[in-house]
Amino acid sequence: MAKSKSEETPLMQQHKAIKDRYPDAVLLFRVGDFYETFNEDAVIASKVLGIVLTKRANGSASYVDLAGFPHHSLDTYLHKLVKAGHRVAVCDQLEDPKTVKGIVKRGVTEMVTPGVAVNDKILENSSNNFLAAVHFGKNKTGIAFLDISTGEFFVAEGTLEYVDKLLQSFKPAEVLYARPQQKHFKECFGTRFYTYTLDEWIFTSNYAQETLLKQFETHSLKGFGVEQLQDALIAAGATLHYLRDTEHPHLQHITGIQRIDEKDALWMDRFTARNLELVSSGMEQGNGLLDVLNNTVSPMGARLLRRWLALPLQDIAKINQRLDVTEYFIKETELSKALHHHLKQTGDLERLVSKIPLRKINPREVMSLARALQQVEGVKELLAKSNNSHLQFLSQRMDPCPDILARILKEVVETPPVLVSKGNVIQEGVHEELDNLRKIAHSGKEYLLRIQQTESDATGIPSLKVAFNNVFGYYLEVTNAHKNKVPDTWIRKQTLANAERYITPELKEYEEKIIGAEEKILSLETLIFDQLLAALQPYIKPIQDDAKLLAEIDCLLCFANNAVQYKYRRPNITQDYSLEIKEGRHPVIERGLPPGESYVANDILLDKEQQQIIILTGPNMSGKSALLRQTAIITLMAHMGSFVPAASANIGLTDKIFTRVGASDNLSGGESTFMVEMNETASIINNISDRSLVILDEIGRGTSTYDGISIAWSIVEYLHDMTEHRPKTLFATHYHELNELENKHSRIRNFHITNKEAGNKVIFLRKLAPGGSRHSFGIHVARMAGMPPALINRANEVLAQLEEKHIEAPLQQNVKNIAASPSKVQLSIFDAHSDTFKQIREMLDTVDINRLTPVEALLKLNDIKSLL
Ligand SMILES: Nc1ncnc2c1ncn2[C@@H]1O[C@H](COP(=O)(O)OP(=O)(O)OP(=O)(O)O)[C@@H](O)[C@H]1O
Repeated sequence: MAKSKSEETPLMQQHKAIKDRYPDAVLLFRVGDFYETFNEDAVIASKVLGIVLTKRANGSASYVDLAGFPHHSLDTYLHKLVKAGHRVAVCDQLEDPKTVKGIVKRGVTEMVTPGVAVNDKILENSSNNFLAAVHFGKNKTGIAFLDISTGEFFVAEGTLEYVDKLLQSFKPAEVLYARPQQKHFKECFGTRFYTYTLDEWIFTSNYAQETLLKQFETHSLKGFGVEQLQDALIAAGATLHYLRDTEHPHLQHITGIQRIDEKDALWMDRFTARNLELVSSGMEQGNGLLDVLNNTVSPMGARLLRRWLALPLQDIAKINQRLDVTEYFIKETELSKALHHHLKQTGDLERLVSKIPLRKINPREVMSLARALQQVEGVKELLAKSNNSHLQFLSQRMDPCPDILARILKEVVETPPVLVSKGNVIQEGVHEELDNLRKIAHSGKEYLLRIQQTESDATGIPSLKVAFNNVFGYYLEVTNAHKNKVPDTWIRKQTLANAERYITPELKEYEEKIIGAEEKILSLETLIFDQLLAALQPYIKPIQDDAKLLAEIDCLLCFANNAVQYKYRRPNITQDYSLEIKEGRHPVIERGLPPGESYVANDILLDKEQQQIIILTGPNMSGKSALLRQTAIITLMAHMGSFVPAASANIGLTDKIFTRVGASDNLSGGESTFMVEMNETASIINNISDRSLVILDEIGRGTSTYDGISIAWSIVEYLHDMTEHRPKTLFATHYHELNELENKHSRIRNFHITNKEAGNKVIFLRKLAPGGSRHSFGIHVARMAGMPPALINRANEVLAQLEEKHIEAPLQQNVKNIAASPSKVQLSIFDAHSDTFKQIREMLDTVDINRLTPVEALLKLNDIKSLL
């Protein structure tokens, strides 16, 4: 039966009123020193956090479920709830319970959701934690990405496909959209993201404009170059609205908004990013291209590198600028070492600075910020002395903010505690009153020791001790052996088993002075620290800019180090349409090879005139996919401005890389794998240009052989015969029939990957050579995988027959023949269809075990053995 409100305790009534405002969040309700959860929240909390679920009386008639944890464990438990996909509302006591009669006022001070997190335990150093919003406009779709922990804010708009690709690249932790679009959103982007819906009115142009202008304190958005992006701005407005809605009013670190332009970046759709394994995920942690390339030393650098990988450049000048700096760093080893040394000590400057307006920065972090600014100073000086124009330009833009740096170093002690409330944060000589109070507190303590000594001398109690407790403050403790020596003027406060505790008027007088001084010291330290934080506010933007510049230098140093360590070479990006790689390697496979094994490098040439399409055949496991992928990866790395794993590379500017892998592991959406494969391939055909690189790996294998060959055949012909464009294409296949295409089309060339047969074995040579290959050696791979010998032998038999008759009869006829001709292979008795098995079974069926004597059983066993 529902309980009437009046029957509930006042505390539970207050809880209910607040919970009603945050129905979809787990409410952490501060009660004294604990955060409590009630009812369904308690069930969730106990399950996710592994804390005990109990019951608590609620008024006269009933009980509520309850689970709680000490308030100082908030950080630990909060991030577990959020990581488990819950939204969490933190409800605090807004008044000091000591000063209030009755129930204390409470309110939600912060909502933490997967996309709105500033807690270091929730965030990952090397990746952003983006909140995204999507707005479906009339002609375009707008998208915004905002990371509250770094202050970065990006917007873009375009086709659904483009937005989908951006979602894949930025991997937001949470995506917002308008409530009525629920079905549409799922149709477009599936169920891959943690989503939250907002009211439709929030996604309107006027509201967005107003919200953004208020945030940036400007009259227009022209300065950011985004004013034309109507749909994107609506999405941006929604993200800011959401931050305010989740109790994040202090957003001074969100100082600007940046546009992502489709034509500025080399386009890779989400299938390509996945097929090339750019970023590892789930089970394959550590195996992505990013893992191999990422040798940055600062978290900002790691995050920027991730973005460089997701959005490679399209501007040759900008690419060359990165390559020039990398080359310069390789040459100037001393400079690189010195820069590295500074960068390692910067910590996460970008995230530290974002904590200033959010008021989450603690004294120790302020000190880290100062140390980072000292590094900025060092880096700026080093770069100024370099003779690389871009580095000098970066140096000019760096601002070590000397004034605020000096102030921090002057005011904050060298190793402050994490909490201001612990005291000893502010240095001596900063505030006169603070210094005086400290003297009183200090001398007071000395005075207490002196009291201890004089009273001990006066009374002759050698073991006399001055101590403190929270109940009656400072006291003198006398062991029972000496209690008869206690003077009458002392007031007894407590009797213990073997001692007694007393206070004296003199002790109390000093106690008041000391405690008064300590309280004042704490409030003064807090005040001075708050003033310091306020003084830091105007430096948010310059420090953010410093962090960005450090990130860029970190990435370029990382490129230089990779180049030296892994023997990468500078690519030459040209305006041509050709792609010529000499001795290319796959950077990820290469690094994973066991010691002593080396990667077999290969040359690749693709161009518009002679060799537009390569049909690549070769045995299973020979390295076709590796060659395809390394070609795409080298092209991509070159467009990031990185050196590449090759002896040399001339790379024509590439606008899009498409990779499709036949019958790849199934994706969401309920489509058959073949349907997915065809959809993916169709999107390539419709988006291609002369500058595109197309990688097709066993397209067509997801259906019957004939269908597969026909589709693969027609795709290749189509790519060859397109009148407007000639995309560079690599097509790996097991359909040797496709080798025929070379004879019919002028720009198609057959290549194969070589191997050597030695007796029963196949040795992979992994070298690319002209011409097609006839065998796939799939059966050899099956043997390597541990298939039973009987199965392998039968497969060899079938293959031999098929190959023998392949030319004269159609495949279907051949298969019929095979079915008709009995296998010569000896089948195992455990094969349920074998004759031996049947015979043994019949024998056993007639046996009645209950009547069988041991000797008869042995004879039967002998019969069975003789059958084998
Ligand atoms: N050039 C190379 N040098 C050294 N090892 C290589 C090379 N190429 C490929 N490999 C190794 O061989 C394995 C198989 O390569 P890959 O998957 O590219 O073969 P494949 O020909 O595409 O096979 P399948 O046809 O069965 O898909 C790789 O995982 C890698 O470990």
